[in-house]
Amino acid sequence: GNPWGYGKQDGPSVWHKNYPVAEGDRQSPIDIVPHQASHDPSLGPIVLNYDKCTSIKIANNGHSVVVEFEDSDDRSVIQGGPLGNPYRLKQFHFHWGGKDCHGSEHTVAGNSYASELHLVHWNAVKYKTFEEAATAPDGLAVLGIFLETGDNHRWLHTITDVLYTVKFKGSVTDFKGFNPKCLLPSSLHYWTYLGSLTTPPLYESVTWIIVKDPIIVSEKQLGKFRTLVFTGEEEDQRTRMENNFRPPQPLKGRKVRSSN
Ligand SMILES: C[C@H](CNC(=O)c1ccc(S(N)(=O)=O)cc1)Cn1ccc2ccccc21
Ligand SMILES: [Zn+2]
Repeated sequence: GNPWGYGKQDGPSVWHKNYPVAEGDRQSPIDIVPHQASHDPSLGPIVLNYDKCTSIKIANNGHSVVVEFEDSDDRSVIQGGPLGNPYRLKQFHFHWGGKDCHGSEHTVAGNSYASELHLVHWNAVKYKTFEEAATAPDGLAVLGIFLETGDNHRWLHTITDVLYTVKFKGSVTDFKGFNPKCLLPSSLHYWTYLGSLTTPPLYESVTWIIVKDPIIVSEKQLGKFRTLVFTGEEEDQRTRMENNFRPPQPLKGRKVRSSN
């Protein structure tokens, strides 16, 4: 069976039983309160070098839909901002809500967005593998982008058009040549803080960089994410994949910094 999920029996409120770090001092997501964030003029801009980026495949891992990248060299990296060196793009995935309720993980002054995109990078300068970096306090950097409903997003269809091929947990499809730069808002002003993976094993290894401006996607495009299911093709009950988000966690004295 599932070691963890988002249901009543296996959801975020019971994760601490198998993953005690769930009650740790640098857990994610958090509620970001803009006026309490400290503006740090030393925080430079985020720089994304995704031009030679190479997506390989898209998969349903039973928790989200994930686009994986070739990460055997530094062809797609994020640097600058709070980061001491370049971090290599490994994958991106989404978290979203049900039909009318919101589904972002981070919230802003208590408000949540319809969905949140996570671009996951790892510190290949200091660590040999993603798995090793995932357990180190400076191992990962995740760029978070909020999704708000409104007009159609002109590039998101590249992903939503293939979601039917990864409906079930464990399904994988070739997905080459997608550059996620097309999913970013024009301004990359951000908040940053030290946190964790938002799903088990909840390792406290993430430098979070949350972009302030959301991208706009249509309700129709978002609805296609909800045609995915948490369950495998062989399982009898089909549980629609939605509300796959962890609620905000205690700040525990952490500082949130803001770029200009
Ligand atoms: C961490 C890794 C599985 N999890 C993730 O890669 C991951 C990435 C990003 C997020 S988020 N939503 O915060 O952006 C969450 C999870 C596998 N893995 C590697 C070693 C390892 C050991 C035990 C269990 C799983 C293990
Ligand atoms: Zn995530």
